Amino acid sequence: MSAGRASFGARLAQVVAERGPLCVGVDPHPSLLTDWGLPVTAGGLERFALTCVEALAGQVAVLKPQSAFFEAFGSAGVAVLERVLAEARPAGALVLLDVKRGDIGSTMAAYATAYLSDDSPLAADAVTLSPYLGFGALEPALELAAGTGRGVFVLALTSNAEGASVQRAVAGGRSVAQAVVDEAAARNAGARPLGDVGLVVGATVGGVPGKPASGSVDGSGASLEGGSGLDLSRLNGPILAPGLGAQGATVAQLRTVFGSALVNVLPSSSRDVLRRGPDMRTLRDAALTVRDSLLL
Ligand SMILES: O=c1ccn([C@@H]2O[C@H](COP(=O)(O)O)[C@@H](O)[C@H]2O)c(=O)[nH]1
Repeated sequence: MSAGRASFGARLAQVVAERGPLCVGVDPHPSLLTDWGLPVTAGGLERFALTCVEALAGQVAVLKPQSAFFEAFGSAGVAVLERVLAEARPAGALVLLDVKRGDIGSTMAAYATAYLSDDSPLAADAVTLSPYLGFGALEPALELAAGTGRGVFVLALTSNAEGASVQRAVAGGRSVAQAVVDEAAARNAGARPLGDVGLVVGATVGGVPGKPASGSVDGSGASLEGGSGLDLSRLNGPILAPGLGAQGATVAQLRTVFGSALVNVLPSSSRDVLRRGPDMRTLRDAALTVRDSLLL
């Protein structure tokens, strides 16, 4: 463990107890920059992202910058991402960098250094990882995260309908997604109050794979009926649940999808909150309204 930093599971449990479980995504879509009256340039990106940090990082439990929208501006965009990471930290939100990395172990070690080591300018409190080169290939990241009080969120059952053809495929009597759940659960066994190995399970994943979601505004086609079909009872770790709002999932559906695992779920929304900017108070109020609806 890094000097003075508690485990990610402990830090997350504390901030969720103080602020509720909402995660807000910082996804600077070019169309949102335009809607906010900003140029689609690195300067516009910076104004957008730092407004989000100022409005939200003192309020919500987790901020989730989506790396792709920063990378799209090249090195200038990555520099903005570094500022987001640095400026969100003192405001109290944990920062989950949505970057979905996964590679052979030797390369994974370099990704781990980039996002999970104390000295890196891109270090976040947690990152999203893809297990599709094998869960074991993620070992360097799992090890460094545990050693520095950071966390990971491994893709299990993603919010998009296309994910089901791979993730719900059955091998050895269980789905691929369930195998990811079981690997994460094994890593978290015995951790208190919560393990550091989280999962990504879309808020949209209930019911029959591929059935279109009636409320989806972006055509993601995710299905919203029924439970996730996963046994999450032994996970002992956090679950990031993207898909709230723009992808059609509602707060009411979270209980159906996650059942008793809901207690460890971080519902996540990006566009549905961000479209309320650029006014900082309106943006903050939008996030707080969603946050409060989760606590009812
Ligand atoms: O299964 C997944 C994993 C990640 N995401 C990411 O979350 C946000 C969702 O944005 P909205 O605007 O709320 O739809 C985005 O960054 C995705 O890349 C996901 O949607 N589903």
